[in-house]
Amino acid sequence: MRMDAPRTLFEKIWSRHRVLEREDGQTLLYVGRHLLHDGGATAFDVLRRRGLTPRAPERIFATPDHYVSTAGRRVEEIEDPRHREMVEKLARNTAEHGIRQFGLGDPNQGIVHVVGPETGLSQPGLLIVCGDSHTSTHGALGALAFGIGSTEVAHVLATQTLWQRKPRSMRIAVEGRLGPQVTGKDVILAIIARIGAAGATGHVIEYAGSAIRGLSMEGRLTLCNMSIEAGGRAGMVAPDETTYAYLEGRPFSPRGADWDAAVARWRELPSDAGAAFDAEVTLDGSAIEPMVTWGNSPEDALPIGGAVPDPDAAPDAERRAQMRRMLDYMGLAPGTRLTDIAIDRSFIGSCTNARIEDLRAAAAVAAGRRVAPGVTAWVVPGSEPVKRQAEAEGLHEVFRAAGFAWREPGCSMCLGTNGDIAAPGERVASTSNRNFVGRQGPGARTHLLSPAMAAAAAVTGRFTDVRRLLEG
Ligand SMILES: CC(C)[C@H](C(=O)O)[C@@H](O)C(=O)O
Ligand code: SF4
Repeated sequence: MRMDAPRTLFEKIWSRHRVLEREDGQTLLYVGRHLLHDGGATAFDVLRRRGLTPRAPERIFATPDHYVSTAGRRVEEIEDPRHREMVEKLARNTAEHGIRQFGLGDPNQGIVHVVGPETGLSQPGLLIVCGDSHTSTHGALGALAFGIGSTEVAHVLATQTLWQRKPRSMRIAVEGRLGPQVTGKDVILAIIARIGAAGATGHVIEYAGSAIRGLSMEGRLTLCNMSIEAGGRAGMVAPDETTYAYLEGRPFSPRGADWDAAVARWRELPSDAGAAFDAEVTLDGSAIEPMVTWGNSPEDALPIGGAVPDPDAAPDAERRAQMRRMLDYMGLAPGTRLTDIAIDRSFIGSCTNARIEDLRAAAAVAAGRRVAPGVTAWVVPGSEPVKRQAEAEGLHEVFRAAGFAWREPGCSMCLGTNGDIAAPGERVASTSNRNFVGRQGPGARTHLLSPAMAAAAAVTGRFTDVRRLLEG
């Protein structure tokens, strides 16, 4: 008797949500959860113009994050009227259509990719979309989650479905034990440095291997968050005991008998033994070190012991020219050791690294130390629950005593759409996910790294190996 062909986690979720296929190869998918933020509220105007209303408001959840002030919680505290309008527009449209919004001041407000997992809205086996590239984050819970464009947001609002071409699959295995102070952030930077910023283009990545299974849920969320920075359509980790322990008891998690039934279903999701992937990559986890980026793409990452590379040593003329442009923008000379580069600002925040474990790691470094003279250091919790938890543990006092500013939840300096930006030429040690030209303000120079490394940079005034700092 023929057994069913082994299937990947991705294929199982994809086929469960498939409604029909078109002759050109596109598939219509049913969307389980649609998340909205304040950057995407214009999609409601499209519906209104066409006389449509949201098809399944109970499957849509919203929170303002990109345009909120991190100085206060009242909408009046948003100084720029254009920013305020974005936040108010999301509130108006969600209220009008009966969509649940975790608005400003709501105990669950925060960055959409922090809110989904921590409220239990993001669950294994779901198809989750949001008009935001970092929707890949939610795949850490064993969901298929990806970003969609603004036209697609309107389509999903109106129909709760989405046309998609089926992506290819890629398995990235990280085996072995991670060293001390090596986090999910270092793992994903090492992966992107290895495969390149376009290395996973057209693929859904499944992260696997013993180092990944050993990561906490926070670490997995960081990892999946940056899948898009490797070109991936989505990133996922198979659900396991870590996933169930994280989800149990969260506000939107199933309860009682429903919980048991859900876990039983979720246990069927992991890729079957022998399931085939279109591409496979393996990394040695024990060789990964704390990483820092030096250029304008997340692939330009090196272990903290490294030095700024020399464009002359690059393999081709195009890369040489690109590296020269990046070093010019970043104000760096080839051969400079990363630990000799001084910083102006440290930003601990964003949907990549502003969860409770991230803040604990940064606070452990900040404790009993002082932010270096001339450095401005910020901690921006990813959500209201993260902020409450951190305050209950006294982390805000640790940060404040060390000279860090303790701000209100939002995207903040990750992208600066709310006005939180660095000045031209300022060098920022940032726990966010993109180091593009102008990302944190015109002329601002972004270096990506983990929360512990960002705190180490803040207190020493330069990039520092956090392992040495904590030993010394
Ligand atoms: C504003 C939004 C659409 C954008 C994204 O898609 O990711 C932003 O969140 C970002 O991180 O650049
Ligand atoms: S924190 Fe940054 S990456 Fe995440 S959604 Fe906001 S702007 Fe995008």
